Amino acid sequence: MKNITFNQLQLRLLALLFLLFTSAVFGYRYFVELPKLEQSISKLSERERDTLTFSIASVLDTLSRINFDYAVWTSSYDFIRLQDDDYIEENLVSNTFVSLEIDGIFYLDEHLKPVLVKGFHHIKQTDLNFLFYDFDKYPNNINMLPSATTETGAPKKVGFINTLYGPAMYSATQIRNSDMMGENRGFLIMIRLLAPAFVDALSKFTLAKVDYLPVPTGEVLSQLKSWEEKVTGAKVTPYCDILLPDSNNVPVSALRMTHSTGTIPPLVNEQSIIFIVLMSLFIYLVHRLVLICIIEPVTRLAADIKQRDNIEKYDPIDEHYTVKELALVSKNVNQLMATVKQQNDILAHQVNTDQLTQIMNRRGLINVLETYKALCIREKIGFVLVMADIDHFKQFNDTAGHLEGDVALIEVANTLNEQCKRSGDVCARYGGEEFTLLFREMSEDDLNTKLSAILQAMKDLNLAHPSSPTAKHITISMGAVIIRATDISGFDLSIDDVLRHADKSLYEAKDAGRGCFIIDNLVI
Ligand SMILES: Nc1nc2c(ncn2[C@@H]2O[C@H](COP(=O)(O)OP(=O)(O)OP(=O)(O)O)[C@@H](O)[C@H]2O)c(=O)[nH]1
Repeated sequence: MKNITFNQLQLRLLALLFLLFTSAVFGYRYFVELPKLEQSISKLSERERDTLTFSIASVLDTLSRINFDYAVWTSSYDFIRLQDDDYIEENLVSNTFVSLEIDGIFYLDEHLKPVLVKGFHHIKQTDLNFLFYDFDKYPNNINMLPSATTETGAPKKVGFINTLYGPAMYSATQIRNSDMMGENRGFLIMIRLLAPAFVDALSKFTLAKVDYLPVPTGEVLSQLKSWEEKVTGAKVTPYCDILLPDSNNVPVSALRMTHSTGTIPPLVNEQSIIFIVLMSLFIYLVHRLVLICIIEPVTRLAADIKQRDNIEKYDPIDEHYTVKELALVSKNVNQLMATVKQQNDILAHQVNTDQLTQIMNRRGLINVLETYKALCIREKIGFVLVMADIDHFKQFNDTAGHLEGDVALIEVANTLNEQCKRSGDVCARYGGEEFTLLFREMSEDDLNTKLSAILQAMKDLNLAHPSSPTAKHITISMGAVIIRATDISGFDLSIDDVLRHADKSLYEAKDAGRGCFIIDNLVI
C-alpha cells in the first residue's frame, strides 16, 4: 500500500466524517423529514379546502334560509293569488334588497310563469332586468328549481347561475303556506350576484386568501373540481382552484384559494446551510487541534530522529511533548542513542587500539596523523614524529620465548606511553616491535631532551636482554623528524614522506649502534 502522511490520513478521515454527517443529515431530511412535512402540508391544505367548501355552503345556506322564510310565509302564499300591492310595498322595497343583501327576487306561479320579478342591485342601488327565469328561452335553467313539488313541506334548491349581470348564487323554494300544507303555488327565487363581498366573506371564514379566477377552459377546466367535491391526498400546491358550477354542471365562476403553506421546504434550507457551516468549522477546529497537538509534534519528532540518523549526531532530542506517548518515544530514542553512542565509542576504541599493548594501533595513528597534517597546513602548527624500534628483539624472542617477548612489548609500550602526557601527544604501536610517537610543535632542543628522557626511562625499566650484543637490558632506537609549517600556499603534506623520513633516521640510529636517536629536520 502507498505510504501516506499523518496529515493526509487525518484529512481523509475528516473528509469521510464530513461526508458521513452531511449524507446522514440530508438523507434524514430527504427520506424522513420532507415526506412527513409533505403529508402535514397536504393535510393542512385539505382542511383549508374543506373550510372553503363549508364557507361556501354557509353563505348559500344563509341565502336559502331567507328564501325559505319568504317562500313558506302565508302572505307570500296569498300574494301569488291576490297579487296585492300592499304586499309589494311592504316587502319588496329597495331596503328589503339591501337588508337581505340580495339582487333579485322572483315569484313564479305553479306554471312557472312570473307573477312578480324584481331586480335591484343592493350595493349599486340600480334596477336590474334578469331573464334567467324565462324558461322558454333558457330551458336548461329549469334545473335550478327543486326537482319535485311535494304535498307537504317546501323543497328547495341552492346553487350558482349565470345571469346577464354575471355569475350569481341563487336559492329557489317551493311556495307553501306557513304550515307547509296547501296547494303548490309555484316558486320563490332569490338571487345574489357574486360580488367582492362574497370572496371577502370566504377569506374571513377560511383565514386564507380567496379570489375570483377567470373560468378556465379546455384541459385546465377538466382538471378542476366542483366546490362540493371532497378531495383527499392531493399534491401540495400553493393554490387550490375550484369551480362554481350551475345546476347543469356548467361552470359559472372559479375561485382560487391561496394555501397558508403551499410549498414543501427545499432540501437545502437555511438550517442545513448553517449545519454545514458549523460542521465545517468544527471539522476545521478538529483538524487544527490534531495538527497542533499530534501531527506537528510527531513530524518534529520524526525530523529530529532523522537528523540524528543523517549526520550521526548523538545530542539528545527534545523530550518536551504535551502528548505523553510522544514524550515517552523521545525519551526512549534518547536512551537508545546513548546506548548506540556508547557502543560506537567502544567499537571505535577497539578499532583504533592494539589488542596486546592497549595503546593506539596503526589505524588510529594514521587518523591522528591526518588531523596533525590538516592543522599543519591550515593552522601552521608543526609537529614531531618519532619511530621507535626495540633493538635485537628477535634474539630476545629466541632466547626468552615469544610469551616473554609479548610481556616485554607491553612494558615498552607502557614506558613510551607514559612519556606522552601532554594533550595531543600520541603513543601508538606501528607494528611488531616498532612504535610511533607524535608530539605537538617542539624545538630541536626540547625534542633532544624528550628523546633522552625516553632512553633513560627504558634504562630505568631495566628489562634484562642477555642475548643482546649491544646492552644488558632492552633498548630502543629512535628516528625523529620535526615538521615545521611553511607559508607556501597550496602545499600538500605527504604522510608517507613523513614516515619515510622518520624511518630513515631510525635506520641511522640503528647504524649508529642502537639505543640512541637521530633527529631529522623537515621543513615543509
Ligand atoms: N613476542 C613478540 N614478538 C614480536 C611481535 N611482533 C614482532 N615480533 C618479533 O620482533 C622481531 C623483530 O626482529 P627484526 O625485525 O629482525 O629486528 P631485531 O631483531 O629487533 O633487530 P634490530 O631491529 O635490527 O635491532 C621478530 O623476531 C618478530 O617475531 C610480537 O607481537 N610479539
